[in-house]
Amino acid sequence: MKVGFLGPIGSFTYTASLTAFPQADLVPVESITDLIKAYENMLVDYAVVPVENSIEGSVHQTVDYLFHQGNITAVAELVLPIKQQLMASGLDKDIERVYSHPQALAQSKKFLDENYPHAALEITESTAYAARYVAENPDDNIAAIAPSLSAETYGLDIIANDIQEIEDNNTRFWVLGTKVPNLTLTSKEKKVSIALTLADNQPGALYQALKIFAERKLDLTKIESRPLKTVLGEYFFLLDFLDNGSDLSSIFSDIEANGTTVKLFGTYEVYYL
Ligand SMILES: O=C(O)C(=O)C[C@]1(C(=O)O)C=C[C@@H](O)C=C1
Repeated sequence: MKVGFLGPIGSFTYTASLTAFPQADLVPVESITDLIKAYENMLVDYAVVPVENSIEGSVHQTVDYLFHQGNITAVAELVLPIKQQLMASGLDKDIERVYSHPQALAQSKKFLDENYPHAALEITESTAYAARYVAENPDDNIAAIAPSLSAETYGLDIIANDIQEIEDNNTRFWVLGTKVPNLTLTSKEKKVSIALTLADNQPGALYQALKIFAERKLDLTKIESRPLKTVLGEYFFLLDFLDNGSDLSSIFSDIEANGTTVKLFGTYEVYYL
């Protein structure tokens, strides 16, 4: 079985994938978009993609792609604790540039502002990619923000530990697939994720949709708006709720009765790693 992850080895997505699929053939892919495309093109059986971080919010590349392209379903959710480390080739570097994934740079912004206010921030497709790049250029005054596994993998020294803004930092990953995977992990809860697109300019449309969740006593765990990318001021809404066994098609037809469109991302067990 092939499981695609945001590579290279040492990224947070790698750890999430390895923990959930210890026996699988793990396939590194260079960007989140290419990873989802690899899944769509059936180059892998599952793809593990980051969807949301507790400090920085949704991973836009993932949620926007899943909303705008095709019908790709999440069949499991993995929640991984995230600890960011600052690393370089040697401990005595005068750091001029810091490389990482935008989510990791944002999670560590407070530390960087306080300790490296003049360092330029450089974006990479993943934290592990940043670590590998820093290791490949040992003479440059550069550092990476990445997991400790990346420091081990690429032979870098950790300059500062746990630099994320808030100690309790977690990222949700979705396992994209067609079949529910048989994981040897214990699930804590079951959730449903959907996107709503409201009828144009209809006063109370969002209220009408949300009312259905209140009436049916469905526990919403997330609501967020994202631009539809059509014109300024048009949005879709991402909603997650706990699956309490209610019939989803009857919930969705109630919502759609008011002209709102429902897109189902998936119904999935949530595993805390
Ligand atoms: O760059 C990585 O290591 C990833 O796995 C990506 C990613 C993300 O996209 O949010 C995953 C977890 C962390 O929040 C930071 C980066």
